[in-house]
Amino acid sequence: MSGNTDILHIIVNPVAGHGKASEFTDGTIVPILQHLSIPYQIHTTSSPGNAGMIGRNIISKQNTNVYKVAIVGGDGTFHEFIEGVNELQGIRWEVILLPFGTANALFSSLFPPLSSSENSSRISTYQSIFDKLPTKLDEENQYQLSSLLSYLSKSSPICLPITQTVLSSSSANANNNGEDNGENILSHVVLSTSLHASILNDSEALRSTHPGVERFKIAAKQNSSKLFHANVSLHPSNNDEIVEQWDPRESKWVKPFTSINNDNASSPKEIKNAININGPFSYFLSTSSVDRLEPSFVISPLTSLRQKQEDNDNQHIYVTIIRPLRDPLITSAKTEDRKEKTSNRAFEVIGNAYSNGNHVNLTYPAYKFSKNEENKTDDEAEGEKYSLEVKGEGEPVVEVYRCSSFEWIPVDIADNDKKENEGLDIGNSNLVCADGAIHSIPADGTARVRLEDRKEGQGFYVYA
Ligand SMILES: Nc1ncnc2c1ncn2[C@@H]1O[C@H](COP(=O)(O)OP(=O)(O)OP(=O)(O)O)[C@@H](O)[C@H]1O
Repeated sequence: MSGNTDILHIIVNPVAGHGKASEFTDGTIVPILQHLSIPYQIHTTSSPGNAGMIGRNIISKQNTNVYKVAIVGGDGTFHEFIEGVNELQGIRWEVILLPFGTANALFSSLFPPLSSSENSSRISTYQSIFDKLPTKLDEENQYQLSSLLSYLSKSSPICLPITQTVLSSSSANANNNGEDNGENILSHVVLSTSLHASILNDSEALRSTHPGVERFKIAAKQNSSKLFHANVSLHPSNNDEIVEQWDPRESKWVKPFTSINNDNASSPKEIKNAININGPFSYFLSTSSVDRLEPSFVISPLTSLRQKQEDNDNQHIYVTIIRPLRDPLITSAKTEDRKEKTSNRAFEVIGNAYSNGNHVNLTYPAYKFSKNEENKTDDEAEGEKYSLEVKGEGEPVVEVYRCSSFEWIPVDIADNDKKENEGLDIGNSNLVCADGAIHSIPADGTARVRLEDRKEGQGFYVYA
């Protein structure tokens, strides 16, 4: 093997996002690198999955353990790159992100959009680099270059946790070495089930009839009143730790308080300090890297890779859950009204993610409702009675946990209390979304999700 170990490999996905990655690479990135005499090589992806192949080829041509790679594309391009090279041991990938996909969840989490004045003050850090460039960059270009600028200014890149998910049938739980058999999935952005996974699944089916973004709205409407039946167990990293829950009223991580269920029946292996959470769920999403899935949709506001770096914090999986049958508005609704109320509530709560992640601050009214309350008043009075508060005295609507691994076990509806489900449809709780791709848990199977173990200094690091 030979080659310049300092070479920057630029992986360009020409079809990601609005198809502008090649133009930006040639017109902006290349002149900067040439001006600063940084050696580079451009690799353009030719088909789905090709980014991983490019990664493997890079290794075969260079004699080093540290590789510098720029991804000009979206989360999907980086995901495919990770899938392609993740099994290769002993390598450190230092990655520059150039946000040329559609959602750019990881980039926008590392570089949340700022106001114009905030942006100017942040960019001023890099003024000396801009001064050296052949052409003047506009504000948007400067923002898109944030990760490259971090690299050029010799910052230390941040470790990116990778999540491993095994989808196994009950008969294939573990092989002789105690390892999971089954489909093995990697993700670096999101691992979800329930509403989020169903929206992605159904929107794909709608692509031919509704090519624009409206297909996501249609798919959301189709799934927002569904119940997803599963049992979940969340696990801490070791016996000395506990799973924690975010309490918005105290603004701190505390012992779990909305899921008091110590019967270990739903957890196949009895794990010390595991927390069991029984469904049904409407929303279930986990991430260990992003606070947002697109620039303004801050669905997991407590997740921060930058914070972890500063606090020397252990890596966690952050889990965001909505269980509609905890909601007095829904449990007290007449059967014929439940669908509409459940759907409206889901949009109301999840919609608050667009207000800088305010959904995690919503609380139920503190008044204790009885499930079969008969003295219904008119709609207006009822609306007021059940209206949500922000950091009020009641329990949080959205349950946010942090753990080290978890299991999602779909449950047959026949095993559940049918009365509670009355008026609501049953969703497909076997669907799993990993970084946007949909997978299915085999019948009677389980999804086991955990953070990948990594030797210090190896794996994926991103410039932030
Ligand atoms: N030359 C190519 N032709 C067709 N598809 C390609 C090619 N190169 C890569 N792809 C596919 O393009 C897909 C989309 O890329 P990517 O996910 O980066 O962009 P996006 O979906 O627009 O953004 P995001 O994931 O941030 O929402 C990738 O999943 C990959 O499979």
